[in-house]
Amino acid sequence: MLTSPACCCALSLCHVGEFRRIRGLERFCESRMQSLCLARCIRSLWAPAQTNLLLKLGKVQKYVNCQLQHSKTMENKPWALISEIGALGYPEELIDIMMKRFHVVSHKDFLQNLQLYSPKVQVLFCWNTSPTVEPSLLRLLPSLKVVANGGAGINHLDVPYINSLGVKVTNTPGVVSSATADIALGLLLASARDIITSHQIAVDPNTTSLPTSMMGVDVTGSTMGIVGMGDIGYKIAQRGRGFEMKILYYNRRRRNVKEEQAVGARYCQSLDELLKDSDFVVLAVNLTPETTGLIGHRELSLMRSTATLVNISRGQVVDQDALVDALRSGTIRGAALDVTYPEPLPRDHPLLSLPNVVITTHIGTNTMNTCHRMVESMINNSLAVLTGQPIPNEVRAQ
Ligand SMILES: O=C(O)C(=O)CO
Repeated sequence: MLTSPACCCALSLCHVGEFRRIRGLERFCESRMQSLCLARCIRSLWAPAQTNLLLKLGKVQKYVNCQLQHSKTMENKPWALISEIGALGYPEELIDIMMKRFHVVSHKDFLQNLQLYSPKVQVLFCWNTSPTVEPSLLRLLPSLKVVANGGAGINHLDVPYINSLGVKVTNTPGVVSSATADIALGLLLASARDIITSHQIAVDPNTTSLPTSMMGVDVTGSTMGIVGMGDIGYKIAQRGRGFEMKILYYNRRRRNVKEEQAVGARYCQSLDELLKDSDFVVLAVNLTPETTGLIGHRELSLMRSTATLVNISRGQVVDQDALVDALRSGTIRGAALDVTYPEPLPRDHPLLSLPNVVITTHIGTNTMNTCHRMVESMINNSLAVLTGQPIPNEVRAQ
């Protein structure tokens, strides 16, 4: 909570107008998230051009009173730990949504104040980019009730182990499907039409004439084989329809006839059949022991030499060494990957320098709107666990 030294500091910082130093308030706040919120509020109050200091002080005081008042109601909020989400961090706007419903503590603050936070945290927010959900962290969370993952894939979580601690696991499948399906089509188009190479030539200062020899392959009217026909796979099929593509799919469970007809999809009895008949093979499966290494030397050799492999599921679904061989030898035309193993790839990995590969940085869910919905879903799942309500998206150990 905000303490009175923090209030005094806020007032004096406004007085001298050194807003940048507002971050010094961090040490007065229980968590960095709270100080960010305070800093933003003061930034909105502080207009250097207007120097009616008394008015500003009055506003700050009012804000502080309001915070203190608010802090009383905040006492009932549960505590949530936000795991590390990679070097790029998470937009403040999304953290703010969490802060409305939880006391939020960052992983770093948590580790620095273990005695304070350990007994309090009931919720752990994580993403597939979080490497920190390990037994060593879970052991520090005796009150933990739920690990709420952002995203559909939960292969980075040891669900049986987490469940064995009496802790639920949730994910956010529905809200991520459209954005992830969009990226599949984006990658497919980028590879088919050499969009990235063309961009590089366009911006290269040495370019003096436009290339005429660069030929892509047709998307319209081609055949797309979708491996994994869950929510995301189905949305990929819908998008393929827009490009007048023939849709094949292979899945553990066949979709009903109505669903198939709605996207004009034909079920393949075997993966081999799909691989042989597709111009674009799109991987949209969950990573499980059965799908690990699903696409290896043999499978790649079944694909057409004009075909492109698109992967938006998980890097481990593809044997990357086999993929490198297939791309080098011309066994397949190209690959477009939003996921690799590991992420990012080591800088000297051959996939990074092959001309027939397009790679993005696992951006399937990265739109502000999708991430908003993802965070809201994480919150709803967590609150359902804490209040004993039906849990919208619980993941159970298989
Ligand atoms: O939802 C997920 O788990 C994703 O990785 C989307 O890219």
